[in-house]
Amino acid sequence: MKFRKGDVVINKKCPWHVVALTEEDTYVKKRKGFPRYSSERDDPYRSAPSYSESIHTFLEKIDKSHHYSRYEVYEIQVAFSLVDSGKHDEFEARKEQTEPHPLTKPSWRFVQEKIEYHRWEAVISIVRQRMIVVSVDHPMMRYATEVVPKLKEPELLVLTRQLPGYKKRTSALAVMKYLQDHLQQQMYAVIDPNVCIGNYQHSCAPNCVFELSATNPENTLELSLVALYDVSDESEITICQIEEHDSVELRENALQRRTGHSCGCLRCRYEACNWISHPPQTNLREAQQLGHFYFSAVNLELAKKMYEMTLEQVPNDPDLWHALGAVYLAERKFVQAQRIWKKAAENYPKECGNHKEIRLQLDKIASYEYFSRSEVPATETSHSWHAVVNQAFVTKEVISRETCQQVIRWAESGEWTTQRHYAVPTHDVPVHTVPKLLDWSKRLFKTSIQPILVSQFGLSPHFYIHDAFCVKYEGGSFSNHLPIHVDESTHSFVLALNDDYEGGGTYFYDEDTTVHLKTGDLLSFKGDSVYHGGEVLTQGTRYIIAAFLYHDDGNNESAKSDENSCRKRQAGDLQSEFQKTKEQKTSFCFGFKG
Ligand SMILES: O=C(O)CCC(=O)C(=O)O
Ligand SMILES: [Fe+2]
Repeated sequence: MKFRKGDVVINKKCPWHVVALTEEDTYVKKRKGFPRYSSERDDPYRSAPSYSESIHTFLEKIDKSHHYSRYEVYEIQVAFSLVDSGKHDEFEARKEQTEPHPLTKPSWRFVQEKIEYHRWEAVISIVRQRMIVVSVDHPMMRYATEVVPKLKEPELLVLTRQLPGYKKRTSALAVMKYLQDHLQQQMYAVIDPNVCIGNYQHSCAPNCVFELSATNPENTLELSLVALYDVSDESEITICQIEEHDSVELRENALQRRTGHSCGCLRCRYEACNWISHPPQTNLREAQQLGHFYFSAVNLELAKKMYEMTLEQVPNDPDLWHALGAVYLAERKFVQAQRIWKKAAENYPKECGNHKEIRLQLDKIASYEYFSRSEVPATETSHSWHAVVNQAFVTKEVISRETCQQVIRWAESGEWTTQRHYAVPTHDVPVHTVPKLLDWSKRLFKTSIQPILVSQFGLSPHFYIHDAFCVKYEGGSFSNHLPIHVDESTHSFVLALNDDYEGGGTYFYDEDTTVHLKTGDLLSFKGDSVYHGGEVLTQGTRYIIAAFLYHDDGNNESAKSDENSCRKRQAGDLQSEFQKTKEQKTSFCFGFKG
């Protein structure tokens, strides 16, 4: 294997100072399909005129224009020629001497602005072809017009300035927020990595991606090439040189303009005619990768198609079986996902039965006794509950204080792990690994929690526990909070096992509200459509049971009603879980694991 998923293939430090990007931001942008430019007009890869062409056109334009007086045109031309021939002193002197003409009254300020604006346009068009640009409105134009023409071998340029009120958050998100708040202007970032790092083959479903960061002590820009998937010895490194979210036609045009060539990648071939014959053996990896690409772009139908097609050729590939099940789970088809994993293990016990992720799913199925239970689920509850925020409910005193104490003791006897989240190592014990905890949880779920959920969400009693943990937050330690995220579940619950601590609670992002539970209280909410997090614990220890459920009665009613909001979030929301970064890189895991 040439590279493993998540490996940094190349890392390059660029000498340019000041960057308004953090690793998290760029990662989020990449994952969430952040539009790096908003329209064709801003397309960095359109063919831009050369600098002198732009200036020439501009001068011609103003010459013919009725918007400028002769005097202004003359001054602009002089100013350009002085600046262009490097006669900055003369330019400055002329600026000082020139008085507004008594008839036309143009001021130098006006002329200067015109020059800067149009120079900027010209400059940016070159820069766009060669560099990264983060532009923040007018103040940067001056900087760019001064700096860019002096660059001998421009590699990379990032422009920004300290934003008032955002001093502590000089991140791309902060810049964008600033622009939204104050300037109502779109920020764009343009990257031409080929110029920066070398030439890589293009693919519209690439196996590597560029990431930007400026988190080193010097605050200089770092550009890394990161493997999105395992790259085998025979495979080429590929990157996407155009906007990968565009349609096949737009991508083709963009690539033609950029390189003069057509794209022959499997994705383009597939999307051009909506069909490819079964991939020959040599293309299997490409097809598999295309499946992963569609999956991460939340195009679940195409992901499924690609995996199924590839499985016909290599029916014993455990990663493919696991991925196929994961697509069903992403569609909230819990039962079908489990069926896929079970079938894989039954048909290919040697390959799939021992696959780590499939094994884990099978262990949970066995522990929670799914698909073998015949009893009729309870639907009536005597508990009363109230809504705390949109789609979240609190039910008081679902279990007694004594039971909570017992549950903590059982959990403490289990094996605590920090594996659940990669970037934020919470401390937790998987419920299904501690027999007494499991038995108690199953009973409580069947008799109390399921009926509560049925009445709160107005759904049939087909809830399945996908994952459940006893979680321990400790004040002052690394595991004192959980950043904002959505869960891998349709519904989640938090059961409070104690309340003798300070801080803590479940934070709901949309309402900016923290819900504090008393010992034995239950909080339930829509897991994958409500942004939430664990508030920072300032003192003591907080124990909860956190469980991640799927509602699946075969009709996928809950899935249908929420599908759009859920997908939209997955595809385009910038505020999403930044801690996913490492998780996504290191395992084949498609959601925030609870
Ligand atoms: O700490 C909390 O209340 C929230 C826990 C949570 O969201 C999770 O474990 O996924
Ligand atoms: Fe959560």
